[in-house]
This record gives sequence, C-alpha cells and structure tokens, in this order.
Amino acid sequence: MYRRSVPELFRFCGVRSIVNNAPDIRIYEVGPRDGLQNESKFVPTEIKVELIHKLTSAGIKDVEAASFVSPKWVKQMSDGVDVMKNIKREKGVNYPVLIPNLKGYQIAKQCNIEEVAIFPAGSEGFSQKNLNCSVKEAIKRFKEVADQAIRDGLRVRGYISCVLGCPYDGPVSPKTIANITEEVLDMGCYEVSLGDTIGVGTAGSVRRLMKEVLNVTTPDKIALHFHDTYGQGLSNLVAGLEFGVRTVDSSISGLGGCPYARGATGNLATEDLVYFLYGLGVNTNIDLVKLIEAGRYISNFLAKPTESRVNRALGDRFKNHQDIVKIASCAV
Ligand SMILES: CC(C)(COP(=O)([O-])OP(=O)([O-])OC[C@H]1O[C@@H](n2cnc3c(N)ncnc32)[C@H](O)[C@@H]1OP(=O)([O-])[O-])[C@@H](O)C(=O)NCCC(=O)NCCSC(=O)C[C@@](C)(O)CC(=O)[O-]
Repeated sequence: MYRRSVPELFRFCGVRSIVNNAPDIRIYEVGPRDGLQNESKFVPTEIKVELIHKLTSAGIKDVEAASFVSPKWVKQMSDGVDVMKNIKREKGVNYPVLIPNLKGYQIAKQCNIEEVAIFPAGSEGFSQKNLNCSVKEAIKRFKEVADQAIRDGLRVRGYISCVLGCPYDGPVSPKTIANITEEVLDMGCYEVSLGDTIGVGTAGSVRRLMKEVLNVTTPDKIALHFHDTYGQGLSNLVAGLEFGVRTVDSSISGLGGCPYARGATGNLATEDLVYFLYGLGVNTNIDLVKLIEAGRYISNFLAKPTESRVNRALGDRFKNHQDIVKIASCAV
C-alpha cells in the first residue's frame, strides 16, 4: 500500500516541482458550481462569470464552472449556457461542467465543453433525493452520458457522493464505495472524486475508505472532495494525502452545500487549502492574495461572512496587498 507521511511526501514532491514547475497538488475549484448551487437568492450570470475570471487569474487551472441539471431541481444553476458562453477561456484552464443525464449533456454540448462530470451517489437514500432514482439506475444513466462524451472526444470525471456517510441512510461501507469507484472508472472516467457530501468524515474513516478504494485503483485516479461541516476538512485531507492522492477539490471561501443533503455546508475553503499547502512548501502555482480577493468578491456579493478562516484572518486585520503578502509568507 502506497503510504508516506505528509512531510515525507512533499519533500519528495518538492524535487519534482523544481524540475518541471508542475504543481505538486492539483486544486480543482468547485465554488462556481458546488459553492453557489445551494444559494437561495439567484446569483446573476455576470457575477458567476466574474468569479470564474478571478479564480483563473489567481492561477486555478480547473474550475467547475456550471451544472446542467434540471432547472426544476436546482434553479440557481439554470444559466449554465450563458455562464459557459460568457467566460473568457484562458489557455491551459479546464472548465468542467456537472451533467446528470443525456438531456443535460445535449444542452451543455452547445457550449464548447471539453470535460463533463457525472455524479452517482454512494447510498440509496441520497441517490433517490438527489437524482430521483436508485444507485443502479443512476449508474446506467451516467454510463450513457460517459459513453457519448467519450465518443465526442471529451474527458469524463466521476464523483461519488456521500462516501463517508449519508443524511438519509447513515453510515456507508467503504467496500460499497470501492465497488462504485470501480464501476465509475470502468465507464472511462479519468478520475473519481470521493465526496464527503455532508462532511461527517474523520481522519480515521478517511483512512479506512482509502485502504479499501486502493484495492481497486491507484491514488492518481482519486481526488478528495471534503465538505467542512464538522471542521474536519483539513485533517481529512492530510489522511487522504498520506495515501498519495494529488488532486483536491475545494471551494472559494468555503461556499456551498447540497440542496438535497440536509445540514451540509460548504467545501474545504480554497484559501485555507492553499495556505496549508504553502506551509508545507508545496507548489500550487496559485497566488494566495488574488485568491483572497476572489473570496471577498463573492462573499461581499452574497452579503455573508467568508467561511475561510484564512480569508477572515487576513481580511479582518490586513487591508492592503503588501500586508497580506507579508503575513501569508509566514505559512512557508
Ligand atoms: C436527474 C434529474 C434531472 C432527474 O429528475 P426527474 O424529475 O426524475 O427527471 P425527468 O426526466 O422526469 O424530468 C423532469 C423535468 O426536468 C427536465 N429535465 C430533466 N433533466 C434535465 C436537464 N439535465 N436539463 C434541463 N432540464 C431537464 C425534463 O425535461 C422535465 O421537464 P418537463 O417535461 O417537466 O417540463 C434531477 O434529479 C436533477 O437534476 N438532479 C440534480 C440535483 C443536483 O444538481 N444536486 C446537486 C449536485 S450533486 C452534489 O452536489 C454532490 C457533489 C457532486 O457535489 C459531490 C459531493 O458534494 O459530495
């Protein structure tokens, strides 16, 4: 089993990044989709687009930009076509979109997409609430989407939600998640993002899950997607990184939640993640100051305090760019 302590892992990675300037950890930003989908007040398209621009200008290379789910289910995401048509696409940036079925895929295809994400659940209760069908039926539908996308030359990413617990069914067995991981990879997904949708996981349950999942695949095919509802996001992340995973999902300012997962709050905040990685000397190629500005932009628009501890600390006490740079350097 591939397992190193985190400092050991990054001493190893540091050498790699100096040689080829590649980020040691790939940050997959979900704020514009997972982050905003739960907001009750409609966020205008131009604000979504500007948020995406601010994130890419901070150096984020993967931004999940929209979803093409039924507007009857999630109205907030009903402007996916306009969002995708209005973003200024940067070279080298990936703008995946979330797709629930072939109908959503056909709509998204109008927008020059290159990557889609499919999202079966790890539990029956959540599958019924979120997708209105069983896990088995959802996998069948997502396979149709994946087959079509692959035929069209697109990349396909898979999520599995509720991997560490379900708001309706309670505990979810690691073996079940390992089996679904295998099915999702068999559809042709290049990676599977393991979603702790309601944030109930702990470092212990993450370890148990990773051991089981790595019986069916390798760490380069796994991403970690932790909601921070119980404040366990970073420690769960450390537990996952120890198994060699290199892709982490996060959400600007810790925005988010799922409309069909009672009590779920936002993802691990991207600012907190980047600060944490700075401190380990990990190369992310992300400008923390610009990221903080992106977080403040959307929090100000939503008129609510940021959920990022780093953004709150720096935002409250340090008002100018130089001050923020000085204090952020303490992380290294
Ligand atoms: C899967 C369905 C569509 C089934 O929903 P359904 O009601 O069973 O579907 P339906 O086929 O009966 O369609 C109902 C209506 O929606 C329309 N419709 C149907 N599909 C589409 C579409 N794609 N785009 C536009 N319209 C669509 C369809 O045409 C019809 O319209 P009508 O004939 O009544 O006028 C629905 O349950 C759905 O959209 N679910 C998605 C819910 C969602 O977005 N949840 C949040 C994302 S998942 C998540 O957050 C977890 C994740 C990924 O982040 C990981 C983690 O955090 O752990």
